[in-house]
Amino acid sequence: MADWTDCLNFGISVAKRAGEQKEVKLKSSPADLVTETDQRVEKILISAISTRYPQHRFIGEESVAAGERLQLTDSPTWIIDPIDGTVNFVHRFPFVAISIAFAVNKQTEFGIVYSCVEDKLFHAQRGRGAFLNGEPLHVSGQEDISRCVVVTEIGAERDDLALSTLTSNIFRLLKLPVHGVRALGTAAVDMCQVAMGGADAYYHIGMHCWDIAASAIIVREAGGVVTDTDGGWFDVMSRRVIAASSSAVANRIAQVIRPFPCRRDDEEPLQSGGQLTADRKCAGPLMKSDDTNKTH
Ligand SMILES: O=P(O)(O)O[C@H]1[C@H](O)[C@@H](O)[C@H](O)[C@@H](O)[C@@H]1O
Ligand SMILES: [Mg+2]
Ligand SMILES: [Mg+2]
Repeated sequence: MADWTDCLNFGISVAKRAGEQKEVKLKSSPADLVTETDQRVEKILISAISTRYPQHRFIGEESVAAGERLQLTDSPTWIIDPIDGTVNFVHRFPFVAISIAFAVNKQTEFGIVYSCVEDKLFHAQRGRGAFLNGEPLHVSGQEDISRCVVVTEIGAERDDLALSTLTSNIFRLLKLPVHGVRALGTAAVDMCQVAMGGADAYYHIGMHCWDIAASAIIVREAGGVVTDTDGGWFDVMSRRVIAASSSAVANRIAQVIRPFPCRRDDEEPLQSGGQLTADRKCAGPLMKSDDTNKTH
């Protein structure tokens, strides 16, 4: 088995360096400001990593937003979210992370999530455990859904189907009941909460590979379970994820939540007026036929 520890250590050092980027250029609107910062951090990361590993490939949120093709091949690939929690960043809500995963042959070898404001560095390497600031991490191991804190995200979708599915899924979980439902505004940190036992599960439909790839391996290496939202095999490109403290909790959440249509990350972007757009919104094929059988 190849040893990617050198890449992991380099990834950790660039994530910490990029997280020190404090200077914020004032622009005309919060959206401009944050876009500039996101792009700057992604450039810092990709330029440092590609100088050291010129053969490696990248999937970066901002590069994809700028029109770059999103394609996960067998080549060593860094999957980067330069700022996970952009809305938090704008509003100074204190959960903002840099998320970096590294995949070879489409398998994640390691993940790094640097929660910058908290100064918490989560990392995990396949088969070698998960760590927070160097200390081993473990999920809670909780198996009883009625004793769980469950994390999800509100996400960016605002169409009626997405919103009604999202709210009814929260309703269903609260009625089970669970102890609580939380949303921190960054999927990467949400999932790291599961890895460290602060929460017992996370689920969402609609996040992108750069939001969840790093934290998925961190949860698994902390002893947790990562599945599709139907309880099946997790595919990092599918935008559907449950991360849980145990199979029992993952399966229970899969039974309860209803899915809604979501374009895969590796699907060709929509055509708009004859031009490719970077639009990867949740819209498209109808729900699966068994959706109506989900528990209320
Ligand atoms: O901040 P970004 O990287 O755009 O990712 C966030 C996503 O856009 C939001 O919709 C979610 O609610 C956050 O949890 C993501 O992490
Ligand atoms: Mg993100
Ligand atoms: Mg981002």
